Amino acid sequence: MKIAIGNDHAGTEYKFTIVEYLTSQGIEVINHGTNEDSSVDYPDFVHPVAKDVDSENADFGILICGSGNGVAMTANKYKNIRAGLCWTKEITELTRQHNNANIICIPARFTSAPQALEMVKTFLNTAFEGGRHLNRVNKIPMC
Ligand SMILES: O=C(CO)[C@H](O)[C@H](O)[C@H](O)COP(=O)(O)O
Repeated sequence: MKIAIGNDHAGTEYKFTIVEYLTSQGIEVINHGTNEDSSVDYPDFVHPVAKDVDSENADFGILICGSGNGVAMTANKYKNIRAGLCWTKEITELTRQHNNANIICIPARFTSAPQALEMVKTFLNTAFEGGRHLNRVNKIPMC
C-alpha cells in the first residue's frame, strides 16, 4: 500500500505522528509537506497528494489542515478524488463504507492527535460496501 500525505502549517505536528505510524506498519509514504510550522497556503500541499491519488500513483491520501475544509475543497476538484472530511471514527468508517473515499481530510484544530491517528487506522482498514452505494458514487463525477 502507498499513501500520499500533505498538510498546511496547522497539520504539521499530526502529520509527523501519522507518518511515524504508517512507516512502522511497513506502508510506503509520499510526504508532500509542509514539514514546517510557518504559515503556508494549503492548496500548494493538496495538489500533489490529489494528483498522486487521482493518477493511481498512491492508493489513498491523507490531508490535514486546521478545519479540514480547505484541503477537502481543493482535493475534490479532481475527477477521481472522493475526499471525506472526518472528525469521528464513525464518520471515517462511513466515508469508506458508503462513499468509497480515497482521501481522508482531518481537522487538526478540532481533533486530538490520538483521534487523528485512530481515524487514519480506521480509514485504511474499512472497506467500501458497494451495492446501492456504488450506484450513488458513480453519479458523483460531473464530466
Ligand atoms: O482552510 C482552512 C480553513 O478551513 C484551514 O483550516 C487552514 O488551516 C486555516 O485557514 C489556516 O488559518 P491560519 O489562521 O492562517 O493559521
